[in-house]
Amino acid sequence: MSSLLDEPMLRYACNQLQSKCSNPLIGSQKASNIDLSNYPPELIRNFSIIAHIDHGKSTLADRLLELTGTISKDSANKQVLDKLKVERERGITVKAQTASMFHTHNGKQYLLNLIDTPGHVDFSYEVSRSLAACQGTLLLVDACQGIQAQTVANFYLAFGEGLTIVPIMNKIDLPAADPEKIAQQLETAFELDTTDTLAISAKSGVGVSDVLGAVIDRIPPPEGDPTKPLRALLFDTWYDQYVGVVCLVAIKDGKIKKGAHPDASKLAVTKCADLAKLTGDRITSTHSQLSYEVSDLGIMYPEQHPCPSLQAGQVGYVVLGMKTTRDAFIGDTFYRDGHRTEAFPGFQPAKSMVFAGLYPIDTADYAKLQDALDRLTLNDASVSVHKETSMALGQGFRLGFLGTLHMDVFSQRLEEEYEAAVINTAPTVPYLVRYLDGTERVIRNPAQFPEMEELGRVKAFAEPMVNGTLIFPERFLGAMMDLCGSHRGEQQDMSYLDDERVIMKYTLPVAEILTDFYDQLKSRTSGYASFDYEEIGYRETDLVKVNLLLNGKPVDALSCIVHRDQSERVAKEWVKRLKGVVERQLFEIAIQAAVNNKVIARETIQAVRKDVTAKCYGGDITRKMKLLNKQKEGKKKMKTMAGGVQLPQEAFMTLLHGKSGK
Ligand SMILES: Nc1nc2c(ncn2[C@@H]2O[C@H](COP(=O)(O)OP(=O)(O)OP(=O)(O)O)[C@@H](O)[C@H]2O)c(=O)[nH]1
Repeated sequence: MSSLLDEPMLRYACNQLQSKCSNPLIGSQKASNIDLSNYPPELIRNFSIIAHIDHGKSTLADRLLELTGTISKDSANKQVLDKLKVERERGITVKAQTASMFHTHNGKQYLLNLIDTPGHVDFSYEVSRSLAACQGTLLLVDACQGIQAQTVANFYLAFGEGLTIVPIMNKIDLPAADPEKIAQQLETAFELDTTDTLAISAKSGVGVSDVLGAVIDRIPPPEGDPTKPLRALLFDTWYDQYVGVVCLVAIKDGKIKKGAHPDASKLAVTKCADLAKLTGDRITSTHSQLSYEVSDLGIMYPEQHPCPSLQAGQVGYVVLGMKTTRDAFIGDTFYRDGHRTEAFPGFQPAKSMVFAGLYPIDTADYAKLQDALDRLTLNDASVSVHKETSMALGQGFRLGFLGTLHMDVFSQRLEEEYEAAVINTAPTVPYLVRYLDGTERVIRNPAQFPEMEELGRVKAFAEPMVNGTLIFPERFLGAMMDLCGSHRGEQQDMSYLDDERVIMKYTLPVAEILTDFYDQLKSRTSGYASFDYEEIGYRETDLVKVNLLLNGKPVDALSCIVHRDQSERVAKEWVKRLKGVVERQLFEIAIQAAVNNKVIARETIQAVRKDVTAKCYGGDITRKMKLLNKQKEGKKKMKTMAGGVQLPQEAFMTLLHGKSGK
C-alpha cells in the first residue's frame, strides 16, 4: 500500500489529518460520513454575509457555525472563518471563504453553504464572483454606526446579482444601538421593506437562531439539475503547497465525482500520480480549454472535508493538479470532457489599478528578490510582474496591483518572505496616451511618458476614474466637499440618509485617491466618514511629467506623472524633500524639477568649503592662490568624474518611504 503514496501525497495526507484533528467535530459520525450524492437541491441554501468593515460578519459566522454544531462552542473558536489554516496560507489575495453546515428546520435537514465575501473595494471583482455562487445574502448593519459606504457598495453588488437580501441589525446589545433609526436608513437608502428586519447581537447570540430560520425560509434554494451535463462555476482558488491549486466551485448542473476508475484494480499502479489518472472525472476549463483529472473534492466543513461527489446546487472544493493560481480563472466554467455546456457570462479578469517599481537595496540581491516574488505570486495571480531597469536603482520589477491595500499587504508579505527591505517607487495609475493617428498606448511607468519630440503626435491623455460614495455626519459637509474638490473631484449627487447623515457621490481620478485622500478623510472627520468606490473607465485630462534633476541629470526613479495644475506644487515639494536627503559635498549641488525641459522649482546645496590654506602659516599669497586654484580644479574633476551627484540607495528609501533604509 505504501507504494501508492509518493512523498507529496503522503505529506498532503498528513496535512489533511492534522486539519481534521483541529476540527472539533472530526471523528464524530456526523463529520466522517458526509455523502452528498443525491442531496436534493431544495434542501440546500447558498448565502453570503455582506457588511461594512467591523460590522460583525466574522462574529455572526462563528455563531452560525456553533449553532449548527459545525464547530464547538469554545473560546478557542473565535472568528473561525478569518483564522482557518487554509485562509492564513492564502493571504490577502484569495479571500472568499466558504463553510458548509447542516441544520434541521421543521423536521428537515438542510445543507447551508455560507460563502464569505472579501469586504475591501480592491477585491470587489471577487465579491461579485462569490455572490454569483449564492442565491441570497445577509446584509449586516451595525445598529450604532448605521449604513456605511461599503454597506452601500456591497448592497448594490448583491442587488445587481438579483439576490434575495435579508437585512439584519447587529450589535443591539450596545447602549448606543438605535434600531429604529437604522431601519429608516435601510428604507431610505435601499427601499427595503424593513418589517422583517432581524435585530441581533452576534456577540451574545441574541436573535441568531432566527437568522438560520430566515436563511431557510426567505432565501430560495439553488436551481439546477443533477441529471444534466456538468456546469460548474469557479469562484475562488488558493494554493496548497502539497497538492497545488485548490478550486472552489458552485455546481450549477450535473455532478463531479471522485472514485475508483472501473479498471483501477486490474492495473498495476505504483505511483500516486498514476492512481490519480485512473480516478475521478476529467473536466475542462472553458477559458483555457485545458482538461484536468479530478484528484480530490469535498466540502469546506469548515476545513477541507473530502466527499465522494458534488452535484447541482452544491458548493465545494476540487483539486485538479494545477500548479499555480495563474492557471485558474475566477469566473471560469468547468464542463465534463467532451460535453461542453454554456459558459457563465461576465467573466472579467482582475485589472491592475496601481503600478510601482520594486528594487533590491543591494543590487546583488536581485536574484533573491526574483525568487521571493515567484513564490508569492504563485498564490496571487492578480499581481502582475514585469522586469524593468532604472538608471538610478539598477535592475528591478514593475508590479501591478488591484489597489493600494493590495499593494501594501503584498509589500509587507514580500519583506517578510525576502527578509530584507526593498525600494518601492511612488505608485502610479495606468494612463492612456491617445495619438493623432487614432492609436492608443497605456503607460504604467513615468519612464514611458512621451518625450518632447513625441508629444507633438499626442492628441490627449486620459486617466482612470471612479465613482466614489462618502457617508458622514452632516457637520463634516464643508470639510468633505473641500477634500473632494481639492482632489479634482466632481460632485454628482447628495442626499440625506436620516436627519443627520449625508451620502455624497463624487467622480474622482484614481490617482487622487492613491495619495493622502484616505488619511485626510479620517483626520478631517475623526474617523466618522466612510468611503468606497467603483471604477468607471477613463476620462481625458491634462498630464505632464515632472523630472527631478541633480546637477542637470535626471534621476529616473524620482520622476512622476501629474495633472498640469499640480505640477508646480509637486515640483516644489520634491526638490525640498530631495534637499533634505542629499548631503553637502565639496561642490555645489543644484536640485531642480523640470516639466518639458523647463525648470519650475530649484533648491541649491552649497559646497562644503574645505580650508585648503589652513596649513599655510604666514603671508605667502602666491602659495595660497595655488592651493585655491587646485581646489577649484578638484571640484570640477569631481563633478565630471561623478557625472552628477551620487545619491546613496538609502536616500531613495527615505524619499520614497519616508524612512531609513535599514
Ligand atoms: N457589542 C457587540 N460587539 C460585536 C457584535 N458583533 C461583533 N462585535 C464586535 O465587533 C468587532 C468586529 O467584528 P467582526 O466580526 O470582526 O467584524 P467583521 O465585519 O467580520 O470585520 P472585518 O472582517 O474586519 O470586515 C469585534 O470586536 C466583535 O467582537 C455584537 O453583536 N455586539
